[in-house]
Amino acid sequence: MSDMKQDALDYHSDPQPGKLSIEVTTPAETSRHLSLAYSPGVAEPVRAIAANPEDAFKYTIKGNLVAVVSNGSAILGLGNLGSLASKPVMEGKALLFKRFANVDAIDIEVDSSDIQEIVRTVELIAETFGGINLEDIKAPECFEIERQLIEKCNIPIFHDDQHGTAIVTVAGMLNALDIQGKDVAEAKLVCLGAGAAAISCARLLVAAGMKRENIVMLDRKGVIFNGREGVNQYKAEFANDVTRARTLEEAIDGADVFLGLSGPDQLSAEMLKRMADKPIVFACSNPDPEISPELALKTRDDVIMATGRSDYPNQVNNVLGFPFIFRGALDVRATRINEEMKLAAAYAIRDLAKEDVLPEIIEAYGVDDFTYGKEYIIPKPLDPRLLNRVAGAVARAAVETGVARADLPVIYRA
Ligand SMILES: NC(=O)C1=CN([C@@H]2O[C@H](COP(=O)(O)OP(=O)(O)OC[C@H]3O[C@@H](n4cnc5c(N)ncnc54)[C@H](OP(=O)(O)O)[C@@H]3O)[C@@H](O)[C@H]2O)C=CC1
Ligand SMILES: CC(=O)C(=O)O
Ligand SMILES: [Mg+2]
Repeated sequence: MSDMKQDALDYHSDPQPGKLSIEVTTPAETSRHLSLAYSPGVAEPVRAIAANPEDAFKYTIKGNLVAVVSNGSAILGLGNLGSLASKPVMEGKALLFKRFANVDAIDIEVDSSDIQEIVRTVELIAETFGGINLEDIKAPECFEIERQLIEKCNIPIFHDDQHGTAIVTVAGMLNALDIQGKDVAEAKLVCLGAGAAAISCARLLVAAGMKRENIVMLDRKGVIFNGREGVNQYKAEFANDVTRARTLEEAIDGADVFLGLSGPDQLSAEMLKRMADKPIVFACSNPDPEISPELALKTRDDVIMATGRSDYPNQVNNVLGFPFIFRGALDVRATRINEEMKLAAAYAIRDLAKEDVLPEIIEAYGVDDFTYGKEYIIPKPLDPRLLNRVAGAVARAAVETGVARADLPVIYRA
């Protein structure tokens, strides 16, 4: 087994199985403490919450607690491997929530592929949490699950593979276009994949200025156009009837941008050679991208190359989004995460990449420098400024759009 494979298994089994534990935050050492924490004292917050449900934010962990919910139907780019197999990823998301934004998160694996069963399960437990992060639930079911839950729940319901990915992709894409000297309104994009991540990324790119007719989207059957077999209502949103291309080989000709949200090794060197001058390749499939950075950079020296991985430059991954987005939403007790909050997050991430990088980040990555440019289009997840910038932008947008139930915390006031 390679070092990485064995190291990854060791990491998940030592010093104890998994990556999470639960800690007690109040003293529980004396009889007095126990009387307060449990019977009889616990009756007081119970009565308060029964009289005023908002008090759950004051007397319980609810306001800082997120459920990471999956059925394992689209685990990274590994496919439908079932709910139990998704647990390491969901624990990982919880780790990232805590590490980057001090959000307490717990994974919940739901062993079902039935939309109504999943909706009902989440609906019934939603009040426990301040927010629900849906994760690795495949398209098209994910769209209906999220839609119904948003309608039924009064806390943020956020499918990370859709919106977290879209927010971070827009941030990185705007910078990559800027660096390559391309206009978002003119750029021609080929998107491989037409699932949760791809459709949401395309939607937010359009909201950020890309022209819908400049997007060619493909699934396993090729280019999506009206009248083609197997085009569901979500794919139909990006049906392109202008292009005559039917395959990736044809669609990639002259494209400015390749966005991969599909599976490993789909973009060949030959295809990359046929893209426009100064192309942009976001090969975001995890863990194995649509083209390796080694091959892409060997093939073209004018390419901006990004992946979803931590071990290459330009990590376009929703880790840069969801911890901070939920932090901002929780801090104002938002009832939902709306389009304004998503774009505010994307622009905050985009803008931070243009600032000088902190010396501790340069040191943490063992490099001489990071400067806004082809190898640094987006901030590093370890950048401590992301927390205030992104959470603040989200919280302010929530207040401005009327979905906040609490005042803007002082730390986020400009
Ligand atoms: N970097 C990041 O932050 C993120 C990356 N991703 C990555 O995006 C990918 C998709 O995830 P997600 O959207 O959640 O999954 P979904 O299951 O919702 O969608 C998968 C999509 O990819 C398409 N697809 C798969 N293989 C191919 C192929 N060989 N050629 C063309 N299309 C293909 C499927 O086509 P069809 O519809 O025909 O089945 C489907 O449209 C994964 O690799 C995942 O790791 C996802 C979220 C975040
Ligand atoms: C990063 C992520 O959420 C995914 O690949 O599914
Ligand atoms: Mg995911």
